[in-house]
Amino acid sequence: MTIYDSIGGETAVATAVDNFYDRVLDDPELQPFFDGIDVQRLKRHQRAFIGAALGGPGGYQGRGMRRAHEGLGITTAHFERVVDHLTATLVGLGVPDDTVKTIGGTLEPLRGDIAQEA
Ligand code: HEM
Repeated sequence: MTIYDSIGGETAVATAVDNFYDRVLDDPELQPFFDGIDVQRLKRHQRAFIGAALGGPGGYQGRGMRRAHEGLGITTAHFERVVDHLTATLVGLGVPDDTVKTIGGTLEPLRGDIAQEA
């Protein structure tokens, strides 16, 4: 069984992405990055990306992580905050700790593509 199936498939991923953006947009350190961004569109991409990363069907057709984030001025501290919000979201939804750790491990290698060192 994939992680995607074990956490509850499409419905669980959609709920997680909604909760995750609520947290990110409530965080004063992160909110400015999303000024003027179409959050509905971003959620759609994020559902596809997270779904594919967890072994779900469909695949992700968006830009690569480096292309999508370059020039935004994201530091490793911002990256950590975003991953922390995602972790808190998954824990809050009752995803088991070892699964949360596995998901965190899947995202960690993206750090170098998403964050630019200050
Ligand atoms: C695990 C970390 C992250 C993942 C998996 C992720 C994933 C994504 C995805 C899939 C997109 C859509 C790409 C597209 O439209 O083709 C996106 C866009 C975006 N992300 Fe991230 N992201 C992460 C971290 C961050 C961080 C740390 C920030 C800022 C603090 C951020 C800010 C943004 C913004 C502003 C966009 C929209 C860019 C635009 O439409 O021009 N992301 N991200």
